Amino acid sequence: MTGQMVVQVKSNSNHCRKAMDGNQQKLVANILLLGAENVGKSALTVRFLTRRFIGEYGDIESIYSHIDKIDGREISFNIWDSLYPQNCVAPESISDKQLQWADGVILVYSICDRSSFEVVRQQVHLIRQSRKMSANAPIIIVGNKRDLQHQRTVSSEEGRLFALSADCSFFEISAAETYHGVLLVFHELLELIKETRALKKAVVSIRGIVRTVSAVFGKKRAE
Ligand SMILES: Nc1nc2c(ncn2[C@@H]2O[C@H](COP(=O)(O)OP(=O)(O)OP(=O)(O)O)[C@@H](O)[C@H]2O)c(=O)[nH]1
Repeated sequence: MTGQMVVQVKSNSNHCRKAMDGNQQKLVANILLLGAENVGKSALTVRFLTRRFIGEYGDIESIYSHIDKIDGREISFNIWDSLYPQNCVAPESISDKQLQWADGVILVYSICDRSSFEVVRQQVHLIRQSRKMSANAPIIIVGNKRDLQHQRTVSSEEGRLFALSADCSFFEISAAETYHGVLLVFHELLELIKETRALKKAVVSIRGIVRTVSAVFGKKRAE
């Protein structure tokens, strides 16, 4: 990566700093944003954190922390806004560190840049193949810059069909035009992360039950 890496505490909603009700633990969600250069990864991140679209974002790779409260539960979002590396052999490659860190991924392309859609295709493939991230880790594919319809080179249909075939969720949005679409993307990913964790927990407890039952019956058979 060419850029500098900065860890920032960007945004904390004060009202969310209230004491938790004891029953509900704070949920931490590590979200990784990937995609080619200039597709709007930083625009999406900044929109989510500040509700604003500021136009220019610079070339800094950052991890932002943001605390929110959703349905009465405190959520700590950590958002890794990655930088698409320049002058490197395989710029679409994803580091093991990024994959190990992330609970879920948002893959962004621009609807008016076909090559950025190809990068997303490659990155989905790389993530699904990697052993650093579980096979069913949630991925959301986002077609950004929906406001630039007259420059569109990737149809909604194509984006949607690819996402479906890769078992990913799909959104088309404009970070420039609305906050709502961006919010939906992050909230959907949070829901998927929660579902994946619940599933993992269920599998672990089923394995525990199977182990206990096998131990009991194995013992009985031996007697
Ligand atoms: N029209 C339009 N422009 C957008 C939108 N989102 C981002 N942009 C613009 O696209 C350019 C790139 O946005 P960034 O958010 O910096 O893109 P990035 O993917 O983070 O780019 P890198 O830092 O190079 O990886 C900027 O000029 C933004 O203003 C959008 O929804 N619509």
